[in-house]
Amino acid sequence: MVPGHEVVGEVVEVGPEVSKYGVGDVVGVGVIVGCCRECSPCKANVEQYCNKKIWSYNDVYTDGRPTQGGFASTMVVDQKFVVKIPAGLAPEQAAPLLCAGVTVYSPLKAFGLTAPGLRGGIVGLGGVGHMGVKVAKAMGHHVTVISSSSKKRAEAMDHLGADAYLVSTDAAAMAAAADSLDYIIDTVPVHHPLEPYLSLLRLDGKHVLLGVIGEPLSFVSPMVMLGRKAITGSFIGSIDETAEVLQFCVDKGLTSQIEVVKMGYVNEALERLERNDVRYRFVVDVAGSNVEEDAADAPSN
Ligand SMILES: NC(=O)C1=CN([C@@H]2O[C@H](COP(=O)(O)OP(=O)(O)OC[C@H]3O[C@@H](n4cnc5c(N)ncnc54)[C@H](OP(=O)(O)O)[C@@H]3O)[C@@H](O)[C@H]2O)C=CC1
Ligand SMILES: O=C/C=C/c1ccc(O)c(O)c1
Repeated sequence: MVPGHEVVGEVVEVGPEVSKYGVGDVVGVGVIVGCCRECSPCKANVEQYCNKKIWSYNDVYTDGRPTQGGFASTMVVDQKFVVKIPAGLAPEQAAPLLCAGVTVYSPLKAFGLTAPGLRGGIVGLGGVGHMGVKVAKAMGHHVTVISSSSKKRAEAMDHLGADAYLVSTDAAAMAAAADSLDYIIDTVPVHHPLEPYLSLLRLDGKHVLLGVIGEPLSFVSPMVMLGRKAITGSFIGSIDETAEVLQFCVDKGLTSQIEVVKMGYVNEALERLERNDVRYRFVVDVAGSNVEEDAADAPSN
């Protein structure tokens, strides 16, 4: 298996009622492993918005057992929450698409932002943001990366294929780009002022918040009234959209930029994540790790 908290691996056993998968299939499991199946989001196949959803990590099943997350060597999961990894997609490539990939793909679809020629902004060039650039470019959009520093300019423009790059604190450059974007995908995980970004949106522009921020964000109402702009949010994507984004990436030849590590490197990987020092996702090769050996080598503090 090659998981983060998203898991990709081979089916080793199926129960008698499993119809969609067989032993040996390469499949993925994302952030959600349970939902009520009765509420309106469930009935509309957007089960990620079910109030009774069960997360694949740090959560409990309805019987109180803990969910196992992506670092387990095997997991038992309902076929509803499993997607087939299409031919042509390597397991380590598929893993980040089950979260970062679908997290950017879903709002672009849900808010009607898939037409070629649209102009989009991606705020924050991290795990989610870099997939934002790739997916939006593959849809034929003009993509501007809006970053907190100029450090990622070359990688954004030369490697990821962005069309423009703005440093959010460069007031002159931000002013020059006013009223130019149809949407902004905002992945910043900390408090930040929204108004400089709202100014970049044109009439009916949409600011989609994806970052998890535990404090209130603020803006004055004319910032959205003048231009009929919308501030909204989005949470991962449905199982159907996950299958779609996997196929989209195969069709468009998209790959995520990843660093594959073994279990013994997890603590260092977490420290590097905190330092904003990964391009752009770690994928942990659990099956290829010798967990006992790694545990014996780990510092005992
Ligand atoms: N809505 C959803 O369903 C999902 C939400 N998330 C959330 O999205 C957010 C982004 O996730 P992910 O892309 O993996 O995170 P990363 O840490 O990989 O990227 C976040 C990026 O935000 C920018 N940034 C600006 N200021 C800060 C700061 N003070 N500290 C850290 N980053 C900063 C950086 O880009 P730069 O250097 O360009 O400024 C950074 O690379 C998180 O809050 C995560 O929990 C993740 C998955 C799904
Ligand atoms: O509150 C919403 C959290 C969403 C989320 C989903 C997946 C993921 O990897 C996150 O970091 C945040």
